[in-house]
Amino acid sequence: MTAEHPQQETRTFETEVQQLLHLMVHALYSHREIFLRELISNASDAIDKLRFEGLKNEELFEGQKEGRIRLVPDSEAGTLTIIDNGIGMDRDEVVENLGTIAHSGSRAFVDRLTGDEDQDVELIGQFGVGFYSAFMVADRVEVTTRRAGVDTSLGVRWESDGTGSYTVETIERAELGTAITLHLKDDAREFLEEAELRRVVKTYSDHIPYPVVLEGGEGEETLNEASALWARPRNEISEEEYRNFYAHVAHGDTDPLTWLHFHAEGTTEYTALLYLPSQPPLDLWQPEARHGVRLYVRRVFITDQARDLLPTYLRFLRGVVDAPDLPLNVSREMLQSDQQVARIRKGVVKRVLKRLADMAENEPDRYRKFWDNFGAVLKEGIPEDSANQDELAGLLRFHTSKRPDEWVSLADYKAAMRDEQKAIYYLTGDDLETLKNSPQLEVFKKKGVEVLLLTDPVDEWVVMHLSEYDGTPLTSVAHGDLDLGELESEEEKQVEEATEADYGSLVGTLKDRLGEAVSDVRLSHRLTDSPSCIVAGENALGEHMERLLKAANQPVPESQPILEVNPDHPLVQTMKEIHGTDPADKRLGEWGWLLLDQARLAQGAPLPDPAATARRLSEVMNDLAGSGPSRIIT
Ligand SMILES: Nc1ncnc2c1ncn2[C@@H]1O[C@H](COP(=O)(O)OP(=O)(O)OP(=O)(O)O)[C@@H](O)[C@H]1O
Repeated sequence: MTAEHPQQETRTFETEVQQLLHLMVHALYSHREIFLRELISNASDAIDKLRFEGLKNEELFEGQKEGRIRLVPDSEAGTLTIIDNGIGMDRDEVVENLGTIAHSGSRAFVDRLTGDEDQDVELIGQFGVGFYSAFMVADRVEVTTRRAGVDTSLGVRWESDGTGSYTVETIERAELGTAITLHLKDDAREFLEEAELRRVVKTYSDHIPYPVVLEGGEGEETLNEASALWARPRNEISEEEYRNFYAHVAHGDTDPLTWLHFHAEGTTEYTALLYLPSQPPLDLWQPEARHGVRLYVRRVFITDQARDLLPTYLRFLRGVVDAPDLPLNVSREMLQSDQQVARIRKGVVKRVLKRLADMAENEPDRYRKFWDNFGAVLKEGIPEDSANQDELAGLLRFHTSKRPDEWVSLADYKAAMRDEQKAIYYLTGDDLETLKNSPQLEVFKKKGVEVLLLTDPVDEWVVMHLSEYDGTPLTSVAHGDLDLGELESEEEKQVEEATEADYGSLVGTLKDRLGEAVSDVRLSHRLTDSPSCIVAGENALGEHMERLLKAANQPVPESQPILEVNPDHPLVQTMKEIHGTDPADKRLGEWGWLLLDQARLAQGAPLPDPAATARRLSEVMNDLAGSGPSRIIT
């Protein structure tokens, strides 16, 4: 006992834990039994950790090498105790783990809470929130624990009724590991019954690699299969067993979308059981997201932080890789540079991509579900993993101008291309609605050419790295001088040249008036209905990409857009007439600015000087109202 750690102290739960506990107490009856899955899962993880630490320091086992989880119901006391001989916790760990929400996953869970009890309770069922689920069935929970290897005088006792606070004290404890005693609520006494415990363990924890032993009236009984599921032959594993194992590795109740279970031999031997989730994990977009694939060496858990085992664009996978050839004492740091890990990664990536390709071809509905949830993550593979670019490109799906509600593959796009079309056209932006109505699409609509509409931020990086697909270049419709090649007839080209000459001096004047705000002004070949649009230079990043970089606090090179004006639009034609009469007419400059600003607005870009735009607009309206010098626009 130290001054820092008084013998017994009462502490309050972190606010988020209180929210969570409140929900637990009100959780739906049908979900309650998952508390046992969660506590057994924690016990199993604790034994995994001790086995790993014990590899380097045998003494930690304190003579009990076999992992074991015991269930002790006591009908008289109305308690159920779950006991493990795992790593245990010291006092600081107890406070950290059982008083706060330490994990990004659980924190993201709390962030998702809506305040609507029914919906929130659904979330618990889907995601599982660990230790605190004990309060679904217990009105008081006691934890006694001792970290393996520390003195028996440094055991810890924690207790709470799950309302606002808990007590923690240092105690003498002979056994290592953790015992969790649940004082069951009156309406949860079925969890004292052996038959019920047998059923729940069989349903949810059969695959746990350590025996779950019931200590009941008739002595001891092992309730589960207690073998590592992934190490068994595929044809001996039932679908239900696969699904239940998923609940263990993914900490949740939902079914997986599908799974792959395979054994690889050759230079590197390994077994992998990998699941594709049917729902995105809550922390999918958090940089510190928990890694979902656990690495084992000959069934000994090594780490769930082997970030080099899988590329980040497959971070949604859940499951296990068991690599018997890795040294058992491999340190987590060593994994980074290990050649075998690199080979396993390569093999796993190939298999997963192949599986996705098969799914896309043979089970399009399932693939669509996958893409809805994880497409934006998988796309990160294009910039990240050039070695697998072709396979990844085949898996991409996009909305398009002709099929905005569908997911279209690049192969489908190519199959629907017009004969004269020599490029895959795309447009990037913030959202589908803005893109669908973008002026840049006008000429493509007129000519019946489909354009990919890219709305995920990562798409900018995808098109930067994917310059072609199956021999056809990808071309932005908002960059450079649009060359429609054979999509344009000779006649159209001649008309364009004539117009070019006709409008040359107006364009020159506009360029002059807009000065530094634009890098160029030119006549547009992409517009049919709108008077103007902005485009980026051939090699410039583009307005959307610049905005994304700025939002991410990245340095952005200075670049000005090119303003394109539509010679077929009455407004531009009127401007040419005014210019013919008096090239110094003030209105030309003012309207030039408005053409530029409305082009920005049409693509969802911010206005650099909104007050100036507003002033120009009122002037134009004022003119229209008849109080000004002219009423040219009618
Ligand atoms: N039986 C146990 N032995 C040792 N440590 C435990 C035990 N049970 C829980 N813990 C510790 O408490 C932490 C919090 O447990 P909790 O079940 O709330 O979350 P988790 O298991 O880490 O995450 P999740 O349940 O979301 O997967 C665990 O990470 C672990 O460090």
